[in-house]
Amino acid sequence: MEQPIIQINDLKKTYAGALEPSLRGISLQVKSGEVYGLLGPNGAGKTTLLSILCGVVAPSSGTILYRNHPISGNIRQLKQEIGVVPQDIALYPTLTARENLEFYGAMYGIHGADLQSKIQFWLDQFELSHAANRRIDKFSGGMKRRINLIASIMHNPQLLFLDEPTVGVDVQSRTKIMDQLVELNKRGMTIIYTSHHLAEAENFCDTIGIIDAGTIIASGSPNVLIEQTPGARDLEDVFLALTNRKLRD
Ligand SMILES: Nc1ncnc2c1ncn2[C@@H]1O[C@H](COP(=O)(O)OP(=O)(O)OP(=O)(O)O)[C@@H](O)[C@H]1O
Repeated sequence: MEQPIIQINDLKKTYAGALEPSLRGISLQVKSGEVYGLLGPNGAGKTTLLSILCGVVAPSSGTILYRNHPISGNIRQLKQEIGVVPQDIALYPTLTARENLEFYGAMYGIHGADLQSKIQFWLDQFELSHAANRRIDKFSGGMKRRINLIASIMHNPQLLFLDEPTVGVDVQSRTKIMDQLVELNKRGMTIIYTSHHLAEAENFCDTIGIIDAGTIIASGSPNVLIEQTPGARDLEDVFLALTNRKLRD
């Protein structure tokens, strides 16, 4: 791990018409090659922060540096260098898996034989080749999540944003997704991800940022966070100690 790939300073966001800010001054940095996990209760601001970082939502104030440069100048190049796996499945239900992947590949400028070989490679990796020509609306939740992920990595991004990539999937699909993400990270892809699955995050992440009510309240490696929290045996204990047990609805 080396230079920061992304640095955020005092990022604030209040949505139009909202009474309360969703982000209240977030500062953090993610190093190149790292897996950074953003954890927090419902409504903490995780999706808002990811959406700002990948250019979908504008911040109210604050700065974001991508490889030490402001992101505003080179949005087109940045879009080629990042991949985004949204929380909601972003696939065309009436198209087949292959047609969806052809669409996303073309969006990233991949065409022809190169595109077909990439699609085949990733379908094999995610054990979905048998379903390539089936419509997405006939897929299980776990299959949809795997295709959703492939759609975002075919262009080999350097930085991958994942918003709850394993929500609602069975253990088999979860394991396949996490194994592939570990492989991608080993090959150099930086990953920023959110999850409510704390055991998964504890295993997967180099660094964790715990966010609550729009503020980062703790950050560090899972082991350091556990050691620093009196009585904590795992990340879930840390999380509950820091964010308390009050329901957020
Ligand atoms: N488009 C929007 N307009 C107004 N308020 C919003 C919008 N999106 C999110 N919010 C509010 O911003 C706050 C943070 O929401 P956000 O979705 O970022 O949280 P989260 O940590 O991702 O939650 P979850 O774990 O439930 O996905 C919440 O109070 C939410 O209601």
